[in-house]
Formats: sequence, C-alpha cells, structure tokens
Amino acid sequence: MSRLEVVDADVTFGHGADRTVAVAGANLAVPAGAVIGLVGESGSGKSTLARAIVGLVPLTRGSVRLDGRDALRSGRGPRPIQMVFQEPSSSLDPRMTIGESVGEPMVRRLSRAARTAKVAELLGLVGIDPARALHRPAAFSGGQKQRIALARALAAEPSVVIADEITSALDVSVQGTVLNVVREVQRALGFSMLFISHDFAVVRYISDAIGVMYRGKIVELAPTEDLVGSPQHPYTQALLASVPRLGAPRTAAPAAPAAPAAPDGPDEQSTAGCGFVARCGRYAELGPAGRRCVEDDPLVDAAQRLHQAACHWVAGAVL
Ligand SMILES: Nc1ncnc2c1ncn2[C@@H]1O[C@H](COP(=O)(O)OP(=O)(O)OP(=O)(O)O)[C@@H](O)[C@H]1O
Repeated sequence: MSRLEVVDADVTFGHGADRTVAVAGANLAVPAGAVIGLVGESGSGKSTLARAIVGLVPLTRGSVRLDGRDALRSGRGPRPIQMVFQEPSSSLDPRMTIGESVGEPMVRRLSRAARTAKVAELLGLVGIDPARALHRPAAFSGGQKQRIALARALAAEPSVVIADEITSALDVSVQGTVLNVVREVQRALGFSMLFISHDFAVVRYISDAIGVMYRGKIVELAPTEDLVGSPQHPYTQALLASVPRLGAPRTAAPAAPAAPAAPDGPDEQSTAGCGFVARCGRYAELGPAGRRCVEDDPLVDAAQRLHQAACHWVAGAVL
C-alpha cells in the first residue's frame, strides 16, 4: 500500500476558444491503505483527475506522487496505480477469455502455470467461479464483468486502485454486491483506493474520507462522517441537502442553488477568485466583505489536516 498525493494539479484541454479547464488546482491525498471517495456533479473533473493520476491524460501543471516520488515518471513494468472504469469493456477484450484478460498483466512476471493459479485465486477473490475462466466476457452479467475487471486490475499487484464510477452503469440491486466485493477485497489486500462516483450514498458507504469536487477543484476534504455531519463548504452543504434520505421521496432540489451573480460581479468564467462564487448563498449575503471571494481562490492542500474546506469563511479554511 502507498500514499498517493495529487499536488496543485491542472488539466487543460484544447486551445483558444476551445480551451476547457477540466482540473484546476486540485489537491488530494490518499493515505496508505485508505479509501478516499471523490464526489461531484457531472463535468466537475473527476474522471479527468483520475485519468491524469494514471497518466492517461497529461497534467498541465502539478504532480502526482506515490510515497513522495513522482508517479508519472515511474519506469516500465507493473504499474503501481491501476484504474477500473465505468464500462468493463474498457479493460476486458471481448475476444479474450476472462482468464486471459485477468492473466495478461502477469505475462512477463509469471510462468503459465503460476499465472493460471493466480488467475483462479483472483477470480475467487472477486466472487467469480474460477471454473468459468475459459468463458468470454459476453457470458457474464454487468456486475460480474465489473468484478472481473477488478480482478484484472489486481493482477498488476497495484498499491493504489482508482475506481471511476464502477457501479454507475449497474442496476441498483447489483451495485450493492459489487460495492461489498470491492470493500472486502480492499480490506483483504490493503491497497489504497480512490473511489469516484457522482452518487453520494455510494461514496459514503465505501469511503473512510471524502473529497468533494466542484469545477476542477477539491472544495472540501474530510473524514466521511465529519463531512456528512458537519459540511463546511456551501457547495457540500447544498450537495448534501439534495441527497434524499433513505425512504424519503427525492426532492427536486438542485445540487447547488443558483445564486444570482451581481451584474458587475463574477461570472462562471472568472478565474481569479473562488469558482463557486456565482452560485454561493454565503457570498450573496456577505456584502463588501465578499470582495475576498472574488479576488482570492481558496484551496485545500494535500497536507495532513483532517477537515479542510476551500472557503474563506469557515473555521479551518486554508487561506
Ligand atoms: N478529452 C477531452 N477533451 C476536451 N474536453 C474534455 C475532455 N475530457 C473531459 N473534458 C471536459 O472536462 C470537463 C470535466 O470532465 P470530466 O469527465 O472529467 O468530469 P466528471 O466529473 O468525470 O463528469 P462525468 O461524471 O460526467 O464524467 C468537462 O467540461 C468535459 O467536457
């Protein structure tokens, strides 16, 4: 297990009028052996951050560190950070048997016999009957395919696993099974994990701590029950208010209230100050004191502090 850190990360796509800033000043730490959840609405940059961590998209700025060393410059060989995607087809080739797919990351490292034994062990670990190793992905359900994709990721013996919306395409009844398998396997093997989902309930269930992402930034980071019990950032507060309680009807509340921006005030494109200012109820009430929100971008850092919120107006904020 390893400690993963993302430090001051930016990811920008395109140029000129087509320029999109997908990740902007993101800081995040996943302590060794911990499960950190990452939540945020669609387009907040979660997948891009995940892809940048495994080197699938380049960082425009910042770094990814594994136990203090640059993770993106590591040499060849088994990759210490593995990712599982929303679509199992991203990692399972339909023409290969699942045994071949799970065994592939071990081809250079293990003999055929050792690989067969390891494949059986990994399939068993994720609750798939090893006797089915000769079948192709089409023979399995969506939830089973996700578990096989996890087994393949584990074949590389990663110290960090990134799970990106791995239950989002599944029926709710299957989601629980997959989550339980992921949790059991993580506890058994002890790898660190970044678990990404737009579904707060899912992230809460599986994570030791949660990072909330908004417009490319982590705006709050806290142990799970602290975040749920006393959210500090106005965005997190709005996000939690929109999560239906178990059994209660889902309200129509938006993820964040749209506060009207002052006519001469900041808009969604403004980059100097806080990215949430145009939707922030707290800013709307601040009056002149709110100048700071427009001029200064509050950030969380990758340090050890347990509860951090990227807002100038909460206790413990990083200034
Ligand atoms: N390859 C790309 N080229 C251009 N823009 C991109 C690319 N990938 C992502 N983006 C943009 O970056 C922003 C963040 O997208 P990203 O997919 O990371 O968000 P997300 O939080 O994972 O959302 P979702 O859950 O919908 O995938 C979006 O505005 C998206 O359109």
